[in-house]
Order: sequence, then structure tokens, then C-alpha cells
Amino acid sequence: MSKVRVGLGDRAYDILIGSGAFQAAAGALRTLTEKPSAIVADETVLGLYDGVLEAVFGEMPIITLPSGESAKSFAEYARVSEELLAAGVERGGSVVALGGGVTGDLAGFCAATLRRGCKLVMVPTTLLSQVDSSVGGKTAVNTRAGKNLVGAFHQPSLVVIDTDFLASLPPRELLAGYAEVVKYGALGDESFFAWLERHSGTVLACEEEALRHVIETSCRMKAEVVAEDEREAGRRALLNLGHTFGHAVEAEAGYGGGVLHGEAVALGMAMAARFSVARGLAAQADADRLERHLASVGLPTRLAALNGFDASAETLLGHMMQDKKVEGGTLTLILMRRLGEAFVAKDQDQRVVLEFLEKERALAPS
Ligand SMILES: O=C(O)C(=O)C[C@@H](O)[C@H](O)[C@H](O)COP(=O)(O)O
Repeated sequence: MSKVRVGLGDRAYDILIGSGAFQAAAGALRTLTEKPSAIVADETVLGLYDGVLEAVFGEMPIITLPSGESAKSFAEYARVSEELLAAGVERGGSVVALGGGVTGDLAGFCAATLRRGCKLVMVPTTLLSQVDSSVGGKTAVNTRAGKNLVGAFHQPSLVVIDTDFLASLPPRELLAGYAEVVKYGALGDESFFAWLERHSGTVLACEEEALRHVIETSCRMKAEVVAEDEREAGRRALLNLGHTFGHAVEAEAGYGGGVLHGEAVALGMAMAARFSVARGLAAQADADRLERHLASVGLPTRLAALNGFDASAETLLGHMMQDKKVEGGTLTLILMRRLGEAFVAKDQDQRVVLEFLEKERALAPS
């Protein structure tokens, strides 16, 4: 089993990664849940792993969440919080999040606010949550105005990444998680991107060693960035590559409306790369290479690839203006200098972005 440490002083924590990690971490999991605690579990995952949970946690209360992005709502936040209180979870106890990004974000936000904050343990079961959302402490619910707009930074006490959970993941979900893996290469490590170009087949076939490599590499990069800039005052914003365009697409499609978060991020990264080229900041060859790789594994890279999606450029820009990185009414985008080097580009001219979005709407599917 590999271990990655997120160095946050007295709130530092470990990420344990490997096949069988969940059973192997049983002792640590029991210690963290000695005080009254509860599990918040995705209903589909629970159906598959009920017995495994009991073997590790015994009779701990379990609160189920419906599968899908629509569960990341105020209504579910209120229901789950009430149930955690009814289950007697104490401030010294833990909320254990078992599921994908939606479960982790929602359960994490409940943990951040329950009795003004109790412990959080992440047991991510999708590739996306294993390489990204379970690490770093961003918790949130979606709102009518946009994705993740109400939330809190609340770091977990432990993250247990058991690659065996991925065996039951639907291929489309696996692919959506792969988009976040590509993001790390695109934003900060060209050699990792080149490795993915050569080995995407083995990763997507869930070969153990390839999976462990991409999860560990992704978590190491994320842990390093989070340790340096926990609250996104600067460098952490790079992890948002593809998200300003992607969140706009998700908000317009409706949460659970047919576009998975990772698919939106893939499209958003391709758009950010094309925008960088259009502004003369990056070479066409780099944007083409990124798009080619995403398309080669079957991820969307153009708006026209999304079935029935026909939002106007003005509508998309309106969603983008709700982004948390907006400062003084101006847009901040994460752009690319080259493959493997992203940067934070503040004060983007809205008219230029609007013109770009109009051109994007006219692009044929790749
Ligand atoms: O951890 C971060 O920081 C990220 O931006 C990682 C993203 O991939 C992740 O989807 C995050 O939850 C999005 O954050 P948001 O601040 O754009 O809501």
C-alpha cells in the first residue's frame, strides 16, 4: 500500500492507496470512529459493499444518499445533517463518506458544519473522487446559481483509496474520472501526460499497477499544491483547469442532466487550451495534442459533442460569471502556456470570452 501525506501542520493527514486498502486500514478507521460516528454512503455503492462495511465498522449507523449529482443539494444537506444528529454523531466523532465525488462533497459539508465541525474520513469509490475530490478539503453543495457555490474548506482526517472499488465502476464513470487524471498532466507535468498517452489503455482496463501509478501521481501533485495553498489564494487555482468552462456547461445542462463532471472538465480543458491559443498564449500543437488524447479515449472536447446541448454564448458567459474565482466582477481563467504548464490569468475581457464562446458553438464535433 502507498502512502501520501498532505502536510498541513496539526491538520496533516495520510492518503492510503492500493488494492485492499480499505481492509488494511480497518484499525485506523476504527480508531477514528471510536466516538459516536456515522457513515454516509452512496446507495449504489452500499448495495455492493454492505458486508465489507460491516466487517470494518460493525453496527455503525449508515445514511444513504441517492446516486448522481442531483444529491448535492440543500435538501439532501439538510436531510443528512438531521439524520447525523439523530444518529447521535458527536463533535469528536467522524462522518465517513463512502462513494464518489458527490457523496464526499455533501458528506464533507455536513461534517464541516455538524456541531460546527466534526471529523471527516473519506473512502472514495470512483476514479474521480480517488484522484481529486477526496483530497484537499473542498466540500460543497450545488445551487441554482452554479456548481459548488455554498460550501466550506474542511480537511479529512484520513483518505482511504482502495482501487478494488473501481472494479464495479461503470465505464463511463471511469472515463469521466480519467479526465481529472489528464488534468494533472496538462496543468503541471508534461512527462506524466506523455505517460498517459502511452498507457491510457491499461489505466482504463483497470490494470492494478497502472491505476496505482495514476492515483498516486495525482494525489502527490494535489497534496503538494494543497499543502502550499490550502484555501486557493494562489497556486491551488491551477487545479481548476477546465472548470470555469466545465461548470458553466454542467450548470446549463442541469445537475444530473446528462453531462458528468469529468466529461465537462474534459471539454473545459480543451476549451481553455483553444482559448489560450486564440489569445496567442499557447501553441496550436499543444492544444491539438491535448484534444487528440481526450478524444482518443472517448471524452468530449467540443460543445457539439454534447447531445442536445444548445446554450447561447451569453448564457454560458452568465454561468461563468458565477465562478468563485471572479474578482471585482472580472473573470479569472486557468489557461495554458504549454502542455504541462498552466497559469492563472486574471481580468479576462468578457467581450473576448463571448466571441470565443460563439466560435466554440460553431465548431463541429471532433
Ligand atoms: O481541489 C481543487 O482546488 C480543485 O479545484 C479541484 C477540482 O477538480 C474540483 O472539482 C473542485 O471541487 C472544484 O472546485 P471549485 O472551487 O471550482 O468548486
